[in-house]
Amino acid sequence: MEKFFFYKMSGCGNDFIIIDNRNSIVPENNLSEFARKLCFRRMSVGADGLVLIENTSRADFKWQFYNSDGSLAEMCGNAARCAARFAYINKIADSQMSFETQAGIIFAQIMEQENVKIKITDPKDIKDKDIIKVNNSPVEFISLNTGVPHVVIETSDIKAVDLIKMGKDIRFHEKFAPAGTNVNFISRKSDNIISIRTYERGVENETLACGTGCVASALAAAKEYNVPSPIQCLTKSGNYLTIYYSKSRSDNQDTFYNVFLQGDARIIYKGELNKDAWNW
Ligand SMILES: N[C@@H](CCC[C@H](N)C(=O)O)C(=O)O
Repeated sequence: MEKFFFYKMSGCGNDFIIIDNRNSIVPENNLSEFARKLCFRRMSVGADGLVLIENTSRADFKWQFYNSDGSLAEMCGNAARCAARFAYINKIADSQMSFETQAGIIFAQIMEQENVKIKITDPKDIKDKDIIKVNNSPVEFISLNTGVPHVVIETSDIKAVDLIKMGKDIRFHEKFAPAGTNVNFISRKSDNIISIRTYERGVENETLACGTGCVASALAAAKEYNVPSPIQCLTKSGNYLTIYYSKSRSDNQDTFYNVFLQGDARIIYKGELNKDAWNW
């Protein structure tokens, strides 16, 4: 099959190509290279990631999520909302659905207009504040996994951060090898609003939003300052994501559960892919 349809979607400015591959219409075996070529801006469609929808007996559908560098990632919060809306519009699932990711089963609910609310897998590897040396300066951070690994660093002036340099230095820091990590800088704007900027693993750049990064940052604020649920994250795109959570504490350990991420899942366009889009 030389031509097939795809959707270009955006979750809070994090943009994705979504293909219904349940009938294996993608005519390539090297899906990592296929993803990298399709996501390459100006040479092809261009996106932060590619979602391939597949069949499974464990949920309404399964997905493979590829970052724009072609790496597979266990989860992607913004793409998860987009995949849920794609599945609903294309009658792959009802307005309440579940789908299988490498991080586990995600539950999703289509809300009013283009809003989608997802229940993410329980956060794990939640560590207390730690310090690493970056360019001989101490950087204090909290690390946790919200489907993919994240570090959260608080700063007084988020606009002043050299995000690409600091992001790269921390993303590849030996402390987080070999998987690496996503890097989030946050500033508290009010009691329950945080501003966030993210250097994203696998995009290897700052993105306009990172859903799992907003969840990680909100839970870090909840852990450090007891910020009550729900927490609003103001992303680089200027749009907000809302995080809902429940928290319990035992043996000096915080446990988060019933963690939800809500935000937009916009359809930019439905397109038809020619082989030139990836065969270059
Ligand atoms: N932007 C995503 C995160 C996607 C995965 C990340 N790039 C990684 O490889 O860890 C989100 O919205 O969560």
